[in-house]
Amino acid sequence: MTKVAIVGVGLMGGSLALCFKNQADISVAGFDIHPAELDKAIKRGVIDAACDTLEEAATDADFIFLCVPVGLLELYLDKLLHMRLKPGCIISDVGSTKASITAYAAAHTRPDVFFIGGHPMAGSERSGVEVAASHLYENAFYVLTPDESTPKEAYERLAALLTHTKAQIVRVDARHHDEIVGAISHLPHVIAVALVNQVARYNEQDELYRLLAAGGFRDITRIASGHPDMWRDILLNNRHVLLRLLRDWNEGIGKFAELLEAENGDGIFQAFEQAGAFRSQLPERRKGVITALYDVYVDVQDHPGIIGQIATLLGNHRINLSNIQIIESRADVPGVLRLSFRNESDMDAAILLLGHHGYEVRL
Ligand SMILES: NC(=O)C1=CN([C@@H]2O[C@H](COP(=O)(O)OP(=O)(O)OC[C@H]3O[C@@H](n4cnc5c(N)ncnc54)[C@H](O)[C@@H]3O)[C@@H](O)[C@H]2O)C=CC1
Ligand SMILES: O=C(O)C(=O)Cc1ccc(O)cc1
Repeated sequence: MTKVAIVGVGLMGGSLALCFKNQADISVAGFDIHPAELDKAIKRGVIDAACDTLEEAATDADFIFLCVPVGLLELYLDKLLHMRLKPGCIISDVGSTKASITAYAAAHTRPDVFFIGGHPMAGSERSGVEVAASHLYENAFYVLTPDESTPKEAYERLAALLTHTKAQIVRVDARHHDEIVGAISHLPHVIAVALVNQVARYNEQDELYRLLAAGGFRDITRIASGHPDMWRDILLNNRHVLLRLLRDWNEGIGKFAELLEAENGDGIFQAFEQAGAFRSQLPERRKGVITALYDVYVDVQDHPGIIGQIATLLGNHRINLSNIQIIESRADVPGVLRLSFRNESDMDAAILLLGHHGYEVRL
């Protein structure tokens, strides 16, 4: 029996646990500072055993996953390295930054235990074990950051266990990871927060800002709703990379202001053309570090009860809806419903089902 310990049974830890728990030869023990989270995890069948102490979860584990906020990773790694652990035990983590924890582990080695950093590049702005899902990592990239001292055997053992997540394992140098993820995840979160707060300031004088910011503005700023504790830790941890990225950002925005001041239409045109060309080369796979929205639009005549009908139809076919919203509904305009799903397979199943029932569904 392979024993897995999950430290921090929230969204990420709970989702990992769900990937392992249904395997007959794996048992999953959880430890969390909040007993209520462990209770929920047991009730939802996310873990096999809830442990009162870190020792109880970790001592006989073959694999230990640290799934706590980034600011606590070193503390927990340190505790583990001073504990009796099973010889050959592999410790990994799911933190969003990799350079500091990997360097810390390299400086505090122990011959019988191996640390290999990890970052499953999939998630959500939501947190907690109640939103954990076994499919969270499916088709996502899962970065591992071994270094030259990591035995090949240990890396392969961890990669083999992680096949249960159905993610695509990618090996990346830890510092290189932080540079890239800084640009494609951390910087966008900072920009989204700054943008929302800017609009919120205007809205203090004029409520129309909030009203008209429905739809697309809401979508492109979804990530501004990330958990403040988690993001404080990530941004502080990767601050050197982010400060450099923000200097580049300021330069780029400054150039845009210059184009506007000079009424340089060609320059603005070129900026859009350049961005469009690069964007069209981005991979179309839907699971990247920022979760894609799986939204479809359904044209409906404006009549009461339509939301209930569609929700019931999907529910009866066990298709999970994450949100349903009327976008436009007036006597003279046909209604448009936006249906949001948490994954591609639910979205595809809904398109088929609704099409079959005569609804016009658009992506
Ligand atoms: N949320 C996301 O989309 C992603 C998060 N990550 C990383 O995963 C880690 C966990 O994030 P989530 O699962 O989203 O957060 P979460 O808030 O859902 O889960 C964190 C869990 O850690 C527990 N915890 C907090 N302090 C603790 C302590 N002192 N000792 C033991 N347990 C403690 C909490 O009770 C909670 O159950 C973070 O390091 C984050 O950077 C990585 C990829 C995606
Ligand atoms: O909500 C989203 O789309 C995210 O960006 C979630 C997320 C948060 C942290 C990560 O390290 C990876 C993914």
